Amino acid sequence: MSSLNSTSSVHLRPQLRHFINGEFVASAKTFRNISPVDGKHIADVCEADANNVDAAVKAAQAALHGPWGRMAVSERAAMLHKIADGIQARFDEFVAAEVADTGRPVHQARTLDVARGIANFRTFADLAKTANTDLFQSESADGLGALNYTVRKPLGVVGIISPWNLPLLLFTWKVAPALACGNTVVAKPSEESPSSATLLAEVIRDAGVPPGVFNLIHGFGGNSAGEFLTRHPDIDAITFTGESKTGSTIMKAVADGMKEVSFELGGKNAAVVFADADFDAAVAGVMRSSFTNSGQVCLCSERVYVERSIFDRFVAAMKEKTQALKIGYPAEDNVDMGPLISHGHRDKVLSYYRLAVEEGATVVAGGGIPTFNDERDDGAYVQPTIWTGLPDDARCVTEEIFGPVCHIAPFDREDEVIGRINDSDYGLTCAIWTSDLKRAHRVAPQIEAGLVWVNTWYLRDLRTPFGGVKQSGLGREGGRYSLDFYSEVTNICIKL
Ligand SMILES: NC(=O)c1ccc[n+]([C@@H]2O[C@H](COP(=O)([O-])OP(=O)(O)OC[C@H]3O[C@@H](n4cnc5c(N)ncnc54)[C@H](O)[C@@H]3O)[C@@H](O)[C@H]2O)c1
Ligand SMILES: O=C/C=C/C=C(\O)C(=O)O
Repeated sequence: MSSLNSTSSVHLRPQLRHFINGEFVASAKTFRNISPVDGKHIADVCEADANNVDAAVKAAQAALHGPWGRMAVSERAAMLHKIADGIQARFDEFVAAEVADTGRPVHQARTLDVARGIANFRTFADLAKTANTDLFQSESADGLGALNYTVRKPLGVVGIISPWNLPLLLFTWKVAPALACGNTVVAKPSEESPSSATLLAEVIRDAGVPPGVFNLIHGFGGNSAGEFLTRHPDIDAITFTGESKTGSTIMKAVADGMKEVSFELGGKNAAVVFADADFDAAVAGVMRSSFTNSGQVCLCSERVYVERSIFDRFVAAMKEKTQALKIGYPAEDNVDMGPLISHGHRDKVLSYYRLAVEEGATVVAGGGIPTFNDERDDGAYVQPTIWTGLPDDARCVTEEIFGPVCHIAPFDREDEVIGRINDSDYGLTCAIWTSDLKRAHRVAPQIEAGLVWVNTWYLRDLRTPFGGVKQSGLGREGGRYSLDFYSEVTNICIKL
């Protein structure tokens, strides 16, 4: 088979180990890492037990009181830039790691996943250097006044738990600011995507970050590495990205210890297309927001509302483009979509494909599994799918599916569609397509979501707040919001 068509052409490590106190550590229990492209076994991954997690937390605690804890911000920032340099220097290896675990198109791994891994470290290195604190000149009863100022300090040992859908991007979205603020970390990537985090541990070690500052543990959630981490008494905070129900479980796990949490959770995001929108731009935008990364992005729009006068035309245009999407190997030229992350996740998505028909959907495009007549038939591929005709309260219109699928519904009035968009347990993002500037500024603030895009989707400025409302998250990260979460502040009042 040509290297174009297989991930096996990339040299992959036979065993992925934990990284604890500056050393790679194996554990007796391992699990298999399976390629979603062809179902082949690509590596064995060590599964951390409670002792591994305890060793990692202890190493992180000790490192707080070593050279790292005494390091000036500028020195810490320089170290984060060295990590970014290290990822840059091994760019192709990181691309191969992401592609091996997820089967995503190589061009996406290059332009999004690994590029953002570098950007995350550089952004927070620079932000930490310019982080401001507060100073107030205060009045006092004796008229002599007082000064009130705040100092920022690290939270301490931060537990980081990340998902599989954008492995390096989301892992470093947490690791970078946590380190920039002087914390030490114990980080667990998803069991579905262990490779790039393991490579990052090598880069962090080689950048000269002191042992114990960054610790990596592999494993699952409940009754495995994830739960051992959230329940560890010496963890000072947990930052988590994943499903809303997992967030709720983690919240219970940390409640007794009153740990600080930052949650970036699920979504059932909407796109709304008004008749006055740039039609071609809206179609292209909704294609991106529906099918990027095989729909496995928390920001994807699984609900699409289109003004009635252009509804039939819009559906027809989406159908044509969806049926033209190229589904294939990661390294194929112009490939648009790869597989889902796993056979298990594919079973979940296919269960919704069946449910939609039971709920009365019209299947406009897709609805099944593509046939390749080669090894990819052993992978986790599904067809990109479009539905119409479901009621707003259908499970396929209210529950997060996290696959390459959207339901398109017509609407008649602005106030009507705002109400329908907000009638959701989630509130992560929304994309509004309109050429009417006043409408954009009128509608956007009424949307119950953390992020609203107008005439674009997933355009990111890393200084902005990122997070969701309702079941989509707790808190915000990004820019100074990350500095605020990953620091403690003490207010000091000096009597003049
Ligand atoms: N809001 C965001 O920014 C954002 C970004 C990406 C993904 N997501 C969401 O993540 C989900 C997909 O990712 P996933 O399937 O990996 O989510 P998941 O919740 O199944 O797992 C996420 C991580 O949590 C760990 N975990 C699971 N149960 C745990 C427990 N009881 N204790 C500690 N750790 C536990 C997993 O091992 C994994 O590392 C989707 O719902 C998606 O919307 C949200
Ligand atoms: O799947 C969810 C994507 C999250 C994206 C980010 O957190 C980001 O772009 O910083």
